[in-house]
Amino acid sequence: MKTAIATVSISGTLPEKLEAIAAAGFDGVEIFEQDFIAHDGGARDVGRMIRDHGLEIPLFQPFRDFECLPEPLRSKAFDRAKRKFDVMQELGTDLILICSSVHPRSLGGIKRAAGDLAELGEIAKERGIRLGYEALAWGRHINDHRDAWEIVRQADHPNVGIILDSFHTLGRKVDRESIRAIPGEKIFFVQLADAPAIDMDLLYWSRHFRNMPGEGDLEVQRFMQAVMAAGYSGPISLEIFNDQFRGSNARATAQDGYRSLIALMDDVRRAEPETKIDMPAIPPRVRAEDVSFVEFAARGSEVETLTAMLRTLGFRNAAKHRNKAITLWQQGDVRIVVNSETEGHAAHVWNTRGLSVCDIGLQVSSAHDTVTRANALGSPTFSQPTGPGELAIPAIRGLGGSVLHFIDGTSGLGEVWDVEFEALPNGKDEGAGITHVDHLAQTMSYEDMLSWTLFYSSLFDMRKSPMVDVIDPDGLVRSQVVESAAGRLKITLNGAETHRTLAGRFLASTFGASVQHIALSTEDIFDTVARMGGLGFQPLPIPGNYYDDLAARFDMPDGLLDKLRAGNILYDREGEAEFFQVYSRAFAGGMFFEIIQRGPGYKGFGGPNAPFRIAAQKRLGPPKGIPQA
Ligand SMILES: O=C(O)c1ccc(O)c(O)c1
Ligand SMILES: [Mg+2]
Repeated sequence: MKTAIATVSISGTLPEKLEAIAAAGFDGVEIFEQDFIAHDGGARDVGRMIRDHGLEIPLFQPFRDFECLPEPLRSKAFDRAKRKFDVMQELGTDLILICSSVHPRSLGGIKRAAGDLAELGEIAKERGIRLGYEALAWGRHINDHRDAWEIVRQADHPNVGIILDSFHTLGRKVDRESIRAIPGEKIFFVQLADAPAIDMDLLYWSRHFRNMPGEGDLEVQRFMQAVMAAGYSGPISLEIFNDQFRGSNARATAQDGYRSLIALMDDVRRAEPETKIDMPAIPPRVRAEDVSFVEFAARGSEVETLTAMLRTLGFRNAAKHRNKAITLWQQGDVRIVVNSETEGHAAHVWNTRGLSVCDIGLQVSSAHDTVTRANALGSPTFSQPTGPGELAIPAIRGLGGSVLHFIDGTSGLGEVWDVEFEALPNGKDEGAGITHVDHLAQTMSYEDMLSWTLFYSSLFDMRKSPMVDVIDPDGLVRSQVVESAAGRLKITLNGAETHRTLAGRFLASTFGASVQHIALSTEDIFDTVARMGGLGFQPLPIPGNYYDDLAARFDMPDGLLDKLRAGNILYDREGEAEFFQVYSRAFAGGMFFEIIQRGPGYKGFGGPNAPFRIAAQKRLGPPKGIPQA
């Protein structure tokens, strides 16, 4: 299977685009004509530059407004095509995309279009060039791949075929199953794009909002199943017009594209096993079961700040590393690792971000399969030297330099706490009743949200929730949940658009740290809050107005409101399912903890409370005790 991506999908100059596309692992690149024209260098040089990157050019595009013109426009269109054939020959590519005409003078008619394509096909044939005809969803006469196929069928020329583009078919809700009836060898090329479900003008939607397969809401997988079932064996290419991608990091966009394409084709192969897809076998999406540990990088007085906070939450210092400056803090199934090493990954993170989460350990069904799948999707293995008696725990580089470790129940990796750590006598005290990690909240720049969602949902068996808006007094934060289908791993992704929001301030003061808060579960929040109070825990103060409003919104049992108010506990309800949450005050660059009690059946995250929580956090001002960046 050959993979490709259109130059239009990536930001930068042509050389920058090619660099990023080659580095991400693609086999080829569709040359979008504008990118070629804007480049200062001839077609021969561009062709050479592309091949020097190890890339092929499976397609040159687009050629517009060709078919069904009256004379003298018709002859002019043929002349224009011949000039483009010259360029293609110098570039070293044999396939041109002709998109259906939007020309106001185009006469239309299947027969006329077929005649024009057959005639141009004959000219192209002499020069070893092939024509691929694509129905634009907004074409003047042709806007449906079934009509485009009828034209190609009637043109009946070996050098004329159809080009399918998932956006035009799915965006217009054309029956994708009709693709199965097209002979595979007449499909000359396939372009893929997803898009979020937004009701808007097709052209505007296509030119600004396309995204990578799996990032949007179109049924790209079903489309591709039909294409493969038709017997298609050519390149699979991404053609993503997206305003955000045009302005973001070229390498990151190309990597997302590659990840989405491999994950998609793996899904297609599983869903349609009788189709032939020539790509190496990879393990299926891995079951992510739980958070195994969260590791902080901390030094000097920060260690005291962090561990003092952990103590007030009921954690005990359960163990220390046998060879390294690393301690383990535990309560229930929650493990917090505090790493003060001056070398290695934690030290590197501390140098750039200060006190922050440097590593997440996930409990998965198979650590080996997770790394294998991640590698196939373009995430490299992470390793650092292990000392005597230390286990090499499988790990990968996530996004933005992050590191994820994987622990499973079968490979002996779960023993790491006994093997590498020495238990400390100080502790089997009772703690505060915290049982496990409910969720991790990652903060990121809004433009990185699609990348992170794709990262989790392509590697793990996780589903994404719709994106919701969270109101900060100084701006909007977008929030989306990725959640394991089986198991209890939940991650909330929060995208900040301005540095004035609480999330944005955290990003700025930590130079892009990721985990901003850790939500911990208890089965009895009132008991937990009482016990934490005894340990010196200071909750985030919630104003009286909030509780007055609760009384108006919900029918509350006697006495509950007073207990909530006394504990600074926030409340929510979905149907009959109740939800309670209490927040710590912020520490370091704006990190905090949250304690949650989920009543049976409550699926949310206390979203309605978020604006009041954020306002309360901002009222307290920046955290004390840690120097601010
Ligand atoms: O938006 C366009 O004009 C355009 C051009 C070429 C394509 O392949 C396409 O899908 C859209
Ligand atoms: Mg297209």
